[in-house]
Amino acid sequence: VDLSVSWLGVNMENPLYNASGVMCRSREELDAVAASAAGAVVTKSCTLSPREGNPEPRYARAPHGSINSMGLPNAGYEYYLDYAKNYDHASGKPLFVSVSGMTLEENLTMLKAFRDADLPCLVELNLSCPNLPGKAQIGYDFAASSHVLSEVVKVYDKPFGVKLPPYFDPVHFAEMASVLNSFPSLKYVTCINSVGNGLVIDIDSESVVIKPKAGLGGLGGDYVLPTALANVREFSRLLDGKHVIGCGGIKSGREAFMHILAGATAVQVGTCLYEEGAGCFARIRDELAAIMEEKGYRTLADFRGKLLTM
Ligand SMILES: C=Cc1c(C(=O)O)[nH]c(=O)[nH]c1=O
Repeated sequence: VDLSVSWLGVNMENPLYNASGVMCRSREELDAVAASAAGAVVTKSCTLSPREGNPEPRYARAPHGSINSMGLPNAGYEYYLDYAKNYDHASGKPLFVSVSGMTLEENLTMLKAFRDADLPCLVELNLSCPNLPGKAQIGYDFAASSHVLSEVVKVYDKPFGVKLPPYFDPVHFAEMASVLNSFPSLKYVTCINSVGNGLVIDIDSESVVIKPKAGLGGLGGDYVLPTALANVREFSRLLDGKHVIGCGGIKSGREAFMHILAGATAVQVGTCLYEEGAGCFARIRDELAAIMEEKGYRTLADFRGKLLTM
């Protein structure tokens, strides 16, 4: 079977890579993902200046996944720009850079810097960080999203993508798709970011499990798989000429298969990568290949987007 995928000028030997935020804050972590069986690498969302992030504990395993309120800890955009400048782009593993400025101005400054560096990496503009106290997720404000994207495309003339929060209402899918469809250079969306502001409770300690925001944090893992699949399928259906990258609940070849069946061009692994380590990529890759073998599919295109309805 052939697990390769070519899109937006990048060629991936398999459709798996890390979700932004997991194993991608330092160059050592990024190098570990690049050295693994992952087909690509994406950096931790960056801000103009380095950030410590929220007080710990700010990540916790939960019975069916994870909860996090990291608070956007990162080394600052120049660190990731430097990593991108020194990255071995000939390695065949594309590098994506996630950008998540605290303000629109910050985003524009960072995007101009990445534009001017003229690197082969692709930008994933994060419109969905749920863990900055007091800041709403841009992706839940359609007018704000449209304004941000209008300003972004004025300065960033290369193809780029956005990381979206999960939506839970067909009207919202349609509204956001309408906004996104008005930007031709916006070539892909990554669905989904964590399901924001969940609350995990430990009944033994009768306590929350993370410190920030009185225990509220973004959910990942099994909890979010059906929501992630719905967002992948709806945006695959509603967006014109754009790719959808699936993220949310992938821990084996089965969920990777589901995401691609729902329309995903490639898929990102978050919670499972955090818990298992970079060995998960080879495992999930082999499991996906076995499923394809069993079903008689030779390439991802043989089943991508072909989810049956009743
Ligand atoms: C960029 C901040 C994010 C964070 C974070 O740094 O708290 N966690 C998420 O689950 N998604 C994000 O987008």
